[in-house]
Amino acid sequence: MSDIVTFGETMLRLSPPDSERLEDADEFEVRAAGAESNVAIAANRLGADAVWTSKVPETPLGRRVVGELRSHGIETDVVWSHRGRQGTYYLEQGGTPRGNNVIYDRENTAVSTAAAREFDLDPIRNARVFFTTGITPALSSTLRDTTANLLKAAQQGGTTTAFDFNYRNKLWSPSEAKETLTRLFPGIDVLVIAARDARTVLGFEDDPRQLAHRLGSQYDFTTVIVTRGSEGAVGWHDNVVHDQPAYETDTVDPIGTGDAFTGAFIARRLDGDDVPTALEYAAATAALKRTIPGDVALVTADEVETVVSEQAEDISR
Ligand SMILES: O=C(O)C(=O)C[C@H](O)[C@H](O)COP(=O)(O)O
Repeated sequence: MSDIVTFGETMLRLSPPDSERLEDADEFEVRAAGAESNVAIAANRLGADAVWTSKVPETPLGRRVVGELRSHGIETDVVWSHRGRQGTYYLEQGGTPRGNNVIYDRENTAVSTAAAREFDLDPIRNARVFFTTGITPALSSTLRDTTANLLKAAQQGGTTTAFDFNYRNKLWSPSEAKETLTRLFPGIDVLVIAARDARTVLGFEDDPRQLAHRLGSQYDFTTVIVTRGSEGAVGWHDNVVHDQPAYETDTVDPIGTGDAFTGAFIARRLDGDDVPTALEYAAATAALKRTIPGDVALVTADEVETVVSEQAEDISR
């Protein structure tokens, strides 16, 4: 039995070094990147046994993704496919005021055809937590059904279900997302949602504390985490709202911050932390992630501990 099983698409992320422009770069860094594998890796770094599940093309690019994820210490449980493409995304990191631009190339991918019947559902039924995100059902109508069916299988097995709302406006409209994702809500125990997404997609204008409380009581979640970027997060659990500020960080690469936060939060809850303590470790892991290039939070539990206990110094010797 694993601590956490995640399901979703992992892409190859292609980004020019430094802040070069995509239209001009003659080199790209290549890294495996996807919300659900990012969460699995962050959780694993904090001590959880993590498995990433997906459908992957039986091609050099598909093998590259799986090999890279395994090299980070998580287990992969994939259906290999002879049809469909490996998704990619291009990332130009421009800084202020240019911003970070993501261009997806994820049409006709192998994962977009993944049906629940292709997977052995026992690992999900037997896991302690099953995790996926709002990106997965945005990818195809098949994946809309699959997401619902996997959440149902988890629930039937008594597995806690955790879900990051993760609205991506380059994949679907707010109204499509609202219709699909709110229909999944009854199958979710722990919801993570950015305050920005709650506003854009659900139309909730409440302040984050009220928002967490309203979502928690309206939809019957056990835990709701509302993330607020540089302003930290709030967590609602047992009818109490907890505030968690963000830790100071020098940002080298912001992509994957939310996933680092969520993976760490889940791992610490599995380890027995109460919600405020798990939020502290989540915020510390998110801060560390921002100092690391790539999507993945290659942190150690000791580093996270040091940030939480505010002993981090510029040079460790
Ligand atoms: O956009 C997608 O479809 C992806 O999966 C790519 C990204 O790797 C994660 O979404 C990062 O998400 P944050 O942790 O919120 O920065």
